[in-house]
Amino acid sequence: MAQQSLEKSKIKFLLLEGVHPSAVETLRQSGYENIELHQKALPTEELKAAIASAHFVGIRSRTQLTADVFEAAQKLVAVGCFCIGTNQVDLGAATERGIAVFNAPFSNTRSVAELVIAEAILLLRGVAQKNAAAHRGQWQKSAANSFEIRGKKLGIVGYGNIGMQLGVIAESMGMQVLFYDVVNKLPLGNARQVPSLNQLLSQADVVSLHVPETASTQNMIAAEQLALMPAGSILINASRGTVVDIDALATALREEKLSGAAIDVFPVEPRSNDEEFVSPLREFDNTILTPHIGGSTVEAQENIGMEVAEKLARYSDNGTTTSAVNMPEVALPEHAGSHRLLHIHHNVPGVMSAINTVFSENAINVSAQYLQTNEKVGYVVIDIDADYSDIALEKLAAVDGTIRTRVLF
Ligand SMILES: NC(=O)C1=CN([C@@H]2O[C@H](COP(=O)(O)OP(=O)(O)OC[C@H]3O[C@@H](n4cnc5c(N)ncnc54)[C@H](O)[C@@H]3O)[C@@H](O)[C@H]2O)C=CC1
Ligand SMILES: O=C(O)CCC(=O)C(=O)O
Repeated sequence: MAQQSLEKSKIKFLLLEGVHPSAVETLRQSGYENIELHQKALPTEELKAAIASAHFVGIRSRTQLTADVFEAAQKLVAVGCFCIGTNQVDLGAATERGIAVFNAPFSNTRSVAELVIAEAILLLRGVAQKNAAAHRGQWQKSAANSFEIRGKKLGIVGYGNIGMQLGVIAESMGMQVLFYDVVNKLPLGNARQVPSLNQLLSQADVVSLHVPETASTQNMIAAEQLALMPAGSILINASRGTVVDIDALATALREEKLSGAAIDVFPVEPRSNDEEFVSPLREFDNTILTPHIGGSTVEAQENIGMEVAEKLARYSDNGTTTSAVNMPEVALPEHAGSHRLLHIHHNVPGVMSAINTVFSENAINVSAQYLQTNEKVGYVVIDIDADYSDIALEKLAAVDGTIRTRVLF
């Protein structure tokens, strides 16, 4: 596909799921006014209709961007995930179409870590069930099964940005921190990496999950893993709903194997605040259930809005892909005075040679060229004289292995 440069007023941004107004403000400051805003995720057919004319789409965790949706999005250049997780996007399908996907890798990290600490304190004190009882008129003043977090063992599964931040806060409150990760990580403070998930589960008083949604994390906490946890321990999941087998967790709570749980993410989540939340966990007073709000603070949402909108605007303005999750990363200078060709291709032998032949055979002077590749895709950016950009765009689109070409001026 070859795309001509468009005036900013013709470039359409479709922003869904109530992304923070800071995103709109940032886009406007960059000169983009054609912004369609929706407060909710759209049902599939409405999404397809709205995305058909969009060049950029902004989503949070609810909108599923499948291959089928991308098929309806013929003008789409990039996706902005106004969150950390990108599992809601079919990244393979996006890459095959040369659609860049951006996210905000740490703007809500602190918000998640703070929520988890709060939940660990509340659950160790039995506040969830005492609160529920008080709402029913019952007075449960007792110190039985009510503990400080000081001195307790926190087991963190997934020691990435959130896991590490959580570990630091937990230690400052006197907890002992253990973590399990598939990658060897530098432990912060006195945290200690353990070699297996089973070892972590069998030692921790509180287990908190901070892994991404992948094939390897699917139901990573099921009946077998819950059985390893010490009697009276606590499970917290603010990662993704697919990581915990919810029925197995319900059984462990019913059998009083665990003394409580805090769950922010669910295998199936309501599409909007108008839909009923259905879960087998609703019956348990000792379980804190939150509507996927780990990253939902004013601070996080404002920062995410600015960060992701800025990435989309920069990609639109000059082709910079810094921190794209599915494209080679190229940080580009401005290109005043020249036209800029962007070429996304399959990373196979011969493509660069064919691209360079386009310029040598047509006697087109190249003023700058930038190239980055990953294992699947190559991204080459070429600045040339304005007079030649039409012919170069046409020839580049015909190079074998081309996924997409675009010209910016
Ligand atoms: N509840 C909410 O609102 C939010 C949820 N999240 C979720 O939290 C997840 C984690 O976020 P970050 O810490 O920023 O991600 P990150 O990418 O910095 O860290 C993830 C860690 O998990 C590890 N990991 C991956 N697969 C694993 C496995 N099978 N076993 C053990 N460790 C494994 C990785 O090596 C990495 O260290 C996100 O992917 C997202 O799904 C993020 C923000 C808000
Ligand atoms: O706030 C949201 O919409 C989603 C937060 C989240 O799960 C993430 O950042 O991965």
